Amino acid sequence: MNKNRIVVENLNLWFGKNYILEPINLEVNKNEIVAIFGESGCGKSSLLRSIADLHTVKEVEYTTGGNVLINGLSPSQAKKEKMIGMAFQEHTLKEGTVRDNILLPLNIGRKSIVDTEYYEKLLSLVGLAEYADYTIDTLSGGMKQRVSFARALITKPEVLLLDEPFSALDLVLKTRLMEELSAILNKVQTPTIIVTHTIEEAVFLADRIIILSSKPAKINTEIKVNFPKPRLASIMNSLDFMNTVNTCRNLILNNSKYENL
Ligand SMILES: Nc1ncnc2c1ncn2[C@@H]1O[C@H](COP(=O)(O)OP(=O)(O)OP(=O)(O)O)[C@@H](O)[C@H]1O
Repeated sequence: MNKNRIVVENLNLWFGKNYILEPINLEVNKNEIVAIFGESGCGKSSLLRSIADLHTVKEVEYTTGGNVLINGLSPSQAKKEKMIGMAFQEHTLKEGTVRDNILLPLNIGRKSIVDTEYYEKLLSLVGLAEYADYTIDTLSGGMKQRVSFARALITKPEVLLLDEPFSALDLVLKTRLMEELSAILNKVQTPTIIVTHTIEEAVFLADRIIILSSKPAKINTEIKVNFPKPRLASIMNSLDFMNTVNTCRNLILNNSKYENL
């Protein structure tokens, strides 16, 4: 019953006395892509990190309440089972080659058989077919981001969490990857949460766009996006697409804590 589903129930979070997340309730089902929008510092990455069980004891003492279930499992169990694919903005790549980094999630645990064909497909999808043997320190920021992206998909995860996955990419590559991501996700039907600051990215990829309030974050508004999937870049020229982008922009600005926008 809980297969391919992210369930967030009354999740709240403090870092010390800093109240970050008001109780958040969210469900992302099979084949659903949810984009999260909100002002800088409102708590988007913290929400994603809570879902991915990425808060560590090294951080300021944190307190969390509520519940997160990934296919019916707690985030730490789901992480152990390699159910979660993640690409976060800070890359967190290790020393070594592009290949080492992409294959890293496969090195331990049950999903240890490398599907060479899938690996090579991913590598060329992210435009790094020629760079498998390059070491990470020789790559540009955008190339590192693409390595993170391929690494997130290598385990064929059951849920996908992406934190600004396209922010360092040029327009052509970003458009190509967005189209490819839309096609891949439509095929594998992995429930996905994407944090982004770019409205066009959210409207292009998402079935629902959630706008968070400023900190402490709570869900302010939700917008449904009904374009058929998989989506092609040409939809960005349509009047419907532009109208949806404008609706989102106005909602975001109206929800902003800043005056005179
Ligand atoms: N490890 C941490 N320890 C203490 N406070 C933290 C930690 N991580 C984030 N915070 C605080 O939590 C709040 C939310 O940060 P978060 O990174 O989740 O925001 P965000 O919405 O993702 O921002 P941006 O859009 O700028 O990336 C900020 O006030 C930040 O200072």
